[in-house]
Amino acid sequence: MDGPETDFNLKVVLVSFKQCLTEEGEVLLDHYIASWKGLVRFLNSLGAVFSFISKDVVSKLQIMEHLRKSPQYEHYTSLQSMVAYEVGNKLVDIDRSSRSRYPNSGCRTVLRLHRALHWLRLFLEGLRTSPEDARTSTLCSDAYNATLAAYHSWIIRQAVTVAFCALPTRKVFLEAMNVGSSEQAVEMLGEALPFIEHVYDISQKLYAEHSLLDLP
Ligand SMILES: CCCCCCCC/C=C\CCCCCCCC(=O)N[C@@H](COP(=O)(O)O)[C@H](O)/C=C/CCCCCCCCCCCCC
Repeated sequence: MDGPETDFNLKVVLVSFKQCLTEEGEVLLDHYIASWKGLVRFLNSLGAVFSFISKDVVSKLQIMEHLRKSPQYEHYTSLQSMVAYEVGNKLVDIDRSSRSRYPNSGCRTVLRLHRALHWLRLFLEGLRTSPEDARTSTLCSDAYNATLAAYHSWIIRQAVTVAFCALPTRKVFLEAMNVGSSEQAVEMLGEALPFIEHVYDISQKLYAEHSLLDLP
């Protein structure tokens, strides 16, 4: 894990989720995208074995950036305005039976990231609360099985399982966050996790209210 990719502080990335939220509880998409970009940097620092995962995230972030630069960009300011615009104008493929007309809708794309945020939330909580000798591969796969696995094909689940074996130990992982000792990293996770949880909970409620949690 050498090189310029480690030259940043994960606290900045995790706390950046705080900036996604306005006082009114809107989730700002520019900040949401920026937070994910920070996570991708960290993922890339873990090694090439994770590149198939980061490529998928990057492609989803590119879809969102494209929407933010499109003539309709104003509708993509927040998660709430995006849902209102796309649902209101029938720009989302709601079920598998309908022909796939909007494979790159913002609602569908953010849903994939939102599910991944659920994985991240559980993984970080596991990392924070586990004993020193806990295996990161187990923490990671427990979080994965409780969240993303249900949405992935057999082949992806196998590839992910192999990648988890390449994760560093819990101590190395915590130190790779560049926030000091592993104890300080655990403390930082306790401070930063509520921001991620807040963004996740608001997004989950919004998607549930519009029956968008199962978009194909
Ligand atoms: C202190 C610890 C900090 C940890 C920070 C880790 C950085 C996390 C960065 C990214 C997390 C993974 C995001 C995964 C997004 C997956 C989105 C998805 O579900 N895509 C699938 C469906 O998309 P569509 O086909 O419907 O468009 C796609 O099929 C998946 C492709 C690639 C595999 C995704 C595997 C996800 C594994 C999650 C665990 C990541 C382990 C990272 C290790 C730290």
